[in-house]
Amino acid sequence: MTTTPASTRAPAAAPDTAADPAPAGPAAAGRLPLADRAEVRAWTGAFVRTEARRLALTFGLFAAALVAGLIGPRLLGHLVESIKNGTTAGRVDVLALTFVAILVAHALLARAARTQATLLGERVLARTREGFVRRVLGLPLSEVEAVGTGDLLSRATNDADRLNESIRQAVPRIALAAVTLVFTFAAILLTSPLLALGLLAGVPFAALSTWWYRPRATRAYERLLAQEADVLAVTHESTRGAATVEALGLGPRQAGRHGAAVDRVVRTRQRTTWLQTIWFPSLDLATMVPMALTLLIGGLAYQRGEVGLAELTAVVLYVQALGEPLNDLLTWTDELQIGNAALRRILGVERLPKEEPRPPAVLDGHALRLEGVGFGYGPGREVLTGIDLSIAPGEKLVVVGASGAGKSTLGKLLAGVHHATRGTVSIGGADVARLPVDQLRREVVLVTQEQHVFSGTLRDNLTLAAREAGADGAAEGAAAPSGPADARLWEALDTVLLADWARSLPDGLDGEIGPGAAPVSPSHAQQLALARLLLSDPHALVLDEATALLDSTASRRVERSLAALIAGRTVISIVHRLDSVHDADRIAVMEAGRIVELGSHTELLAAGGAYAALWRSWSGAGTAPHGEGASPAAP
Ligand SMILES: Nc1ncnc2c1ncn2[C@@H]1O[C@H](COP(=O)(O)OP(=O)(O)OP(=O)(O)O)[C@@H](O)[C@H]1O
Repeated sequence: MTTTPASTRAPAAAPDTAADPAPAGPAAAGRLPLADRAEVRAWTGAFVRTEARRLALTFGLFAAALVAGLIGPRLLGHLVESIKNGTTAGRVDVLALTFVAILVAHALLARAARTQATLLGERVLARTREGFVRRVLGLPLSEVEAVGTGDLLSRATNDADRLNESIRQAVPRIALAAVTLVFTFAAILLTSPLLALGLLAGVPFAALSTWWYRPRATRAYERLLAQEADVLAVTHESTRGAATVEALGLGPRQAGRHGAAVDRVVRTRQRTTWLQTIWFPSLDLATMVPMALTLLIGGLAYQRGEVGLAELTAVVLYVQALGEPLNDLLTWTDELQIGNAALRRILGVERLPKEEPRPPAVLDGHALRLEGVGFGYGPGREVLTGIDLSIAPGEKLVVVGASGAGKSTLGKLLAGVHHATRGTVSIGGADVARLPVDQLRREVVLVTQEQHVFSGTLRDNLTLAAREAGADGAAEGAAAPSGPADARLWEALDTVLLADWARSLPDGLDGEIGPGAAPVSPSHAQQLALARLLLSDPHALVLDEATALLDSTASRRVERSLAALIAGRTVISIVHRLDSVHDADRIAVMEAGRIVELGSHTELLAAGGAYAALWRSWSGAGTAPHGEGASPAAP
């Protein structure tokens, strides 16, 4: 009797065990937490309080529609009995017209109720989505890095859609079905208490099978959503890192991981379908048997003269009318379970630590300083140990070392992306961990190989960071299409050698770029990022192999753009190629999480240590000791 909603339909399947092992997909290691039942209840309570008036209106309309719907059978019963007992054509006309009027009223009220329910659902969904995105944007960057984007993306898209479906469809349908059932049962009770008794026979069966089904289905749906997040994570990882996947020949490996993740989803789908193949038929039995019983009792009672034809007709129609709401109630309750699992995932981000508002600090200059710094990505293993380093304003420092030595981690600590687990990293005497993000970004910015082009105009892409950093000239530029601010934007584009490209866009600064609009090559994306930096004007830059993924022509173009950007700023360059390191003021050599040598090119060569060996190997071979890529050490 049940029609399963699209999202729960799946091929019939053999039973799977409830103890399906936790998915070992890419997101499994750093998965976001789930909200518990109390948090879901609190969210629901807040929703009911905030939307009390709309909820009351919606349920009021549903109730009015139902009452109108229930009057119909009563009228029809009267009509049948009147005709049987003999009545005037005039009375039949009046009854028939009233019947039609009631049907129309019922249809209009039901439509209004559904519209209200949909509006309510959309409002809640919009608020939940906004809250989610705001919360995620407010997460410390290290948290986002730790969990990976797959799980986050899946919660913001897949799970939000599931919740949307639940609120928009399941909640009103369940409410409508529940109210219909209560009213219909009350109508049967009022019409004939004897006939109503038969219906109660189904309650124990329904309660028992639901008691068996619910916890199993809840677990399975939670597992399903987490496994779907794993599929998304592998897909996202493969598309974002397409260049690396291709360069390292990781295609078959990624395809294998994707296949394994999809297999886990299919297995869990089979499990949920198997659970449904037990629950639905047992509920069918629990509803059909009492209905048949009621009709049997009705027939016998009519024969014995205990109920009249009007009551019997009305009860037959009422019992028939129970079928659809019962069907809806069961089917959409199952859908609601998925919505509940999705809500637990969406609300789970609330459990992550919040970025507390920090008051701006008064800085004493712009020197960067690391004192006794240690850092580990997880407990038990430090990847940086005992780092003491002072970088004077305007200094050009190059960081070199073998792969895995900790260079990028050091860069992230300097830029305040991660915070030291031991010791302190400070700028102008203020701990970077305590600086508000906008102040921190005016001091130091990390530039990596990956640069994002936002969907929007070239102007938006340029002024974003400037606005965030409070650079008023650029912010004005965002509002006004021309004027001095535009001159600043063009100047920045010119400095990073992008002005010709920008002029080639049909609408110049107002041209749409990014996905779906004018394509932006990786080197242009990198130059655009540099222009953004020029406009936001930080005191220090940490360049982590900013040109490593570009081909040699693009790399040279970006390096020329970089040269203009780094003039007059403190620059920490993390490099693999040593071709321009000798221009740096100092070079830091890292090994196994420590700075083992620090000094100028000449000093370190004279010392004859690790750097001298690296340099000999570099200048002898004329190629990078490992990997490709370069970042200029000095202008
Ligand atoms: N997000 C992370 N989670 C856990 N460990 C990490 C993470 N990032 C880096 N590591 C580990 O920290 C250590 C230092 O890595 P880091 O990337 O800082 O080295 P690196 O010198 O920059 O290497 P490369 O030159 O290859 O980029 C390595 O052992 C690495 O595996």
